[in-house]
Amino acid sequence: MKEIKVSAPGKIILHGEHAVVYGKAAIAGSLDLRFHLNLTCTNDFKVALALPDIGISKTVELAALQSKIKKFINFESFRNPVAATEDVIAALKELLHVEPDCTDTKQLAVVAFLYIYAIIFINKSEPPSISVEMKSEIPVGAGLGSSAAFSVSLSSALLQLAGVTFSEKVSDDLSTWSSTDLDIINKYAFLGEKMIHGQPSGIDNSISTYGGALRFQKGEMTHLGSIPTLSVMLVNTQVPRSTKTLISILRKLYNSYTEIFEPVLSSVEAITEKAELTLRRLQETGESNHYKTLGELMDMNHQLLNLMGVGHPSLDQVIAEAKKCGFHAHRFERSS
Ligand SMILES: Nc1ncnc2c1ncn2[C@@H]1O[C@H](COP(=O)(O)OP(=O)(O)OP(=O)(O)O)[C@@H](O)[C@H]1O
Ligand SMILES: C[C@@](O)(CCO)CC(=O)[O-]
Ligand SMILES: [Mg+2]
Repeated sequence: MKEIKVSAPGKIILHGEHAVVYGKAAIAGSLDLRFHLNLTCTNDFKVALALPDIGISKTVELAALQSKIKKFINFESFRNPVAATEDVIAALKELLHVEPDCTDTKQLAVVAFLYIYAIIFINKSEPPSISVEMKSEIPVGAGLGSSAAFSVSLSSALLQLAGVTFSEKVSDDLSTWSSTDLDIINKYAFLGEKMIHGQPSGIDNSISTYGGALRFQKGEMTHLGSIPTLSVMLVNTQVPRSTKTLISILRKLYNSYTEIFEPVLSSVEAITEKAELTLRRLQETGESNHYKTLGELMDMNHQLLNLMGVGHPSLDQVIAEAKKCGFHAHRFERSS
């Protein structure tokens, strides 16, 4: 029985979170916390998905999937996957017995999975029967890119099954992809993120696809090659939230007070630029005064995120405690 195993990393955004949705620059790096996917080919004419971390398990008949959504699927080419329309999302929700106005991102994970399956396979004469299990080391809804790692894992596994992309063996238990194939995987993963976040910038799926540390702005990314190795302490407040909700909170504020929030977002970008420059200087000179600047930038970034409506008292508490020990921080973890 054919099996495919893939994994994808989570991410941490150092600066520019949320502002990046408005076209501002952000810098981020991948984490060694990963999302794991195990796909098995079956012969039962079904697509089965198990997501034990979020308590979801769904099986759909291939015939039902085809009859429900085939007419809505626009296919141009494998290289240019088309985003889901309202019609196809509605049809998938109906198939899954999910309310039409459901915004529960756990349910939307299944919608995203079936949509990506459908755009890859639905026009084939014999779409494959598969059973997929996905488990993650990345906490859900903690700001560490779990949704992106989910979308990257499922896109890479399904594209590999379809023979659209090919992984290359690096060692006995490790494979990788060419940059052309990574570009394709990233495009499909972005469509998955759209289902889960609503209006993502694309930074999370890009970091999870390409790894390393990136500067990202308006879909363009540059690898931050030579920056110093920094130890970052992640604190999980255990207060989960949905990024989709936070994005919409800021969107409402931005629409009501655009003249106030434009300069706020520009200030966030100025922090990102200054941090990038400081990291480079630190790498070149090793001078310790740059750590002080990085700390101050973290503090300012945190205050701006609070102003943007995406903070949480639990984060302020963590930051206050960290400060007592000389640490500076901003909200990698947030709550709705
Ligand atoms: N382990 C998992 N199993 C199944 N689905 C998951 C898992 N982790 C994340 N997801 C999907 O991602 C959603 C959470 O995504 P959300 O964007 O709100 O948080 P995040 O990606 O962890 O944080 P951020 O986007 O701020 O980095 C879940 O509701 C689910 O749809
Ligand atoms: C909050 C946000 O900036 C990052 C989510 O991890 C949203 C996005 O860029 O899509
Ligand atoms: Mg997410």
